[in-house]
Amino acid sequence: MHINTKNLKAIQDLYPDELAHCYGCGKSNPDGFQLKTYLVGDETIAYFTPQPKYTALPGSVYGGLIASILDCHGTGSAAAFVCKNEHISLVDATTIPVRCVTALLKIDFKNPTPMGVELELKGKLRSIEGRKIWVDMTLTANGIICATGEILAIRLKD
Ligand SMILES: CCCCCCCC/C=C\CCCCCCCC(=O)SCCNC(=O)CCNC(=O)[C@H](O)C(C)(C)COP(=O)(O)OP(=O)(O)OC[C@H]1O[C@@H](n2cnc3c(N)ncnc32)[C@H](O)[C@@H]1OP(=O)(O)O
Repeated sequence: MHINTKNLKAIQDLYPDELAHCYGCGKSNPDGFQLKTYLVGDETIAYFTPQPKYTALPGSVYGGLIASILDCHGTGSAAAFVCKNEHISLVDATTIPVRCVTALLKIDFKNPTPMGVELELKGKLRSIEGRKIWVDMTLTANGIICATGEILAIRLKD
């Protein structure tokens, strides 16, 4: 079920302008995917509908695109989970004080991902160990898990 994100603030929209050009999720990159991750309770969620040009075999989504959106969902989730862990409220925030980049990304392609439907990405915190944040992810289409992902995001030092 698609949750209503209208009144929620996306993590990526809280990246400062000078760091908002990421191809996958930067709000200031008009040619990018502009993926948006929301923290909802203990998990993160994002929705994305790929354009047909990101086809692998006819009718299915290219795996590189799947990796791209899980990459950005993972780093956004990691930043959100660190804030939650440190009781940093994002409700009225205009920027997020935590920066995370990907050190490791693993994708398991479980089923072909159908083209033409909205994909649902979810993230759950596995652990925070110092600057290392592990997040487990799923990518679901039509109620079927098509890919799972795990990411190790590293919190950058100031
Ligand atoms: C890319 C630069 C961006 C700069 C500005 C970013 C601002 C962010 C703001 C807003 C985000 C918007 C952007 C969203 C991003 C979307 C996602 C991407 O596509 S990110 C691009 C792809 N990723 C990279 O290009 C990382 C390249 N790698 C690095 O820069 C470094 O290797 C880095 C920062 C990841 C770690 O370097 P260390 O010097 O800070 O820290 P060490 O000590 O090496 O690692 C920390 C701990 O992590 C473990 N570790 C590191 N890499 C590991 C790995 N591959 N597997 C397992 N463990 C690993 C290490 O063993 C260490 O563990 P122990 O503390 O000793 O327990």
